[in-house]
Amino acid sequence: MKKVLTIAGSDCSGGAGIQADLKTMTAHKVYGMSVITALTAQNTTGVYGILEAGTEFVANQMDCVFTDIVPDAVKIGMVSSAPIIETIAKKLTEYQAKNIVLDPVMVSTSGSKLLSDDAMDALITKLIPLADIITPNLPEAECLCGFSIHTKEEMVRAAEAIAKFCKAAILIKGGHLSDTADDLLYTAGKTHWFSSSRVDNPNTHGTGCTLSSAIACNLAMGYPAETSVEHAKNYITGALQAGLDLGKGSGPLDHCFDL
Ligand SMILES: Nc1ncnc2c1ncn2[C@@H]1O[C@H](COP(=O)(O)OP(=O)(O)O)[C@@H](O)[C@H]1O
Ligand SMILES: Cc1ncc(COP(=O)(O)OP(=O)(O)O)c(N)n1
Repeated sequence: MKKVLTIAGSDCSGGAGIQADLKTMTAHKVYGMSVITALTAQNTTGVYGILEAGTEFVANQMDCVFTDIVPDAVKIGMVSSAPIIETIAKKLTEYQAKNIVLDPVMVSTSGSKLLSDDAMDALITKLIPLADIITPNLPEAECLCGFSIHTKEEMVRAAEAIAKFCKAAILIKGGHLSDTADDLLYTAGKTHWFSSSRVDNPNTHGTGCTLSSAIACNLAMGYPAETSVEHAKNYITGALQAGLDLGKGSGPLDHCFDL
């Protein structure tokens, strides 16, 4: 069985973060493991509290995983602060982790900050260089490239700008576009679109977490980056189309729609 590790924050309501990642891994029939960077108190209506893990405890969790059940791929989500980022980067380098998918989580869709202001520099200089694929949504891509993005042409320009300091493949997610849900994969100067019409479902809590985990699962199974993104896009579309409707706000996906 392939093994996949998520390094991310916990979402007690089960729709995003560690919980979404582990459900996605189970749905892909891989063995899921977790290193928790922070506990969040959140639900479908918003984020109401964040309790960061200490850096020593993050390092302790990483040692426990990598010295025992070595992951075939790693997904990184909410990393919270510069010291946690530095700890994760040090351990990933020490253990020569492979197939790293970095979802540069900055702000939840409900508007809460999940990355401290002073952590952006550490994210760019310490974590991005270790990643094989990064998966920013439109607001995150805007932070990385420094200009606003409204169209598919601007998504391409943003990928070109980010590629100047990022060697990894860049997947700019189009979930925040108004009429389509087209994602752009930019690798070594080549563009590849993964297009779908928008699923008419307001319950999109955790779509980014789920997509990046699904990509990590596919990389662990040995698929190349482009095929991994294609499979993950099909999975997220299916999980949205299943039409689960839970909670009072933007609810979670049906991660196990295909089981
Ligand atoms: N309404 C929708 N219909 C179809 N696909 C969607 C929809 N909303 C998001 N997606 C897809 O979900 C994935 C996550 O995208 P996005 O929502 O932009 O990320 P994030 O959760 O990080 O903001 C992308 O593949 C995107 O195209
Ligand atoms: C613990 C935790 N991590 C990440 C997120 C953000 O999830 P994401 O899938 O990027 O998008 P939204 O759920 O905010 O639409 C989170 N909320 N919590």
